[in-house]
Amino acid sequence: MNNEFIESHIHDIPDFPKEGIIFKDISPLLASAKARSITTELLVRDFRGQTIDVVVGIESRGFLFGMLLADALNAKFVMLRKPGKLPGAIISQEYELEYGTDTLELQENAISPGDCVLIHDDVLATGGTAIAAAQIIQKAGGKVEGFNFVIELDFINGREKIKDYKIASVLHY
Ligand SMILES: O=P(O)(O)OC[C@H]1O[C@H](OP(=O)(O)OP(=O)(O)O)[C@H](O)[C@@H]1O
Ligand SMILES: Nc1ncnc2[nH]cnc12
Repeated sequence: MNNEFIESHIHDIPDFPKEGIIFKDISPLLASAKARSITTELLVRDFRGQTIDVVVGIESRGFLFGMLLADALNAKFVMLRKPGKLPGAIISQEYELEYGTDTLELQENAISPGDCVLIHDDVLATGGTAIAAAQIIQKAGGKVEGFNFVIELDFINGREKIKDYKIASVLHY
């Protein structure tokens, strides 16, 4: 019931940003207060009761529910950003995307050694972004407690890359 409601707020956009990619557009989900609130509750559900010191959100769509999750779990929120956006000393990690390559960066002092970290993003596709995120958090001394996603593209099997971690996705395609 809830899943159908959320699903109706995600639109398929064919051939974006490249031919052959069916882009899952979460804009309608963001626009609806009710859909945001249900989605946040479903994301929180699997990690409630676990120690989560920090929610890490991946630029840019991982920031959106990432902040709501951090609020709901009473945790710190930290950004993983694309290159050149964060000031000061940074740690970086290159990765491959479903449609290209990119780099993630983290501020050196953003994670304290031993912090229990939940990594959040809107979509799990190839898993390249997710595994890079885990690597960068570990470089900083954080303990990755798991991942959650609004959408998991099962047919790409990105979860294989992060199979050693707890993974919770609201919707599967
Ligand atoms: O599992 P993967 O194959 O690595 O793909 C998933 C990533 O791709 C998208 O980000 P994108 O780089 O398009 O950035 P955006 O959030 O700024 O649109 C999505 O938001 C995830 O971060
Ligand atoms: N098909 C897709 N839709 C939305 N975001 C994505 N990120 C990677 N693949 C994606």
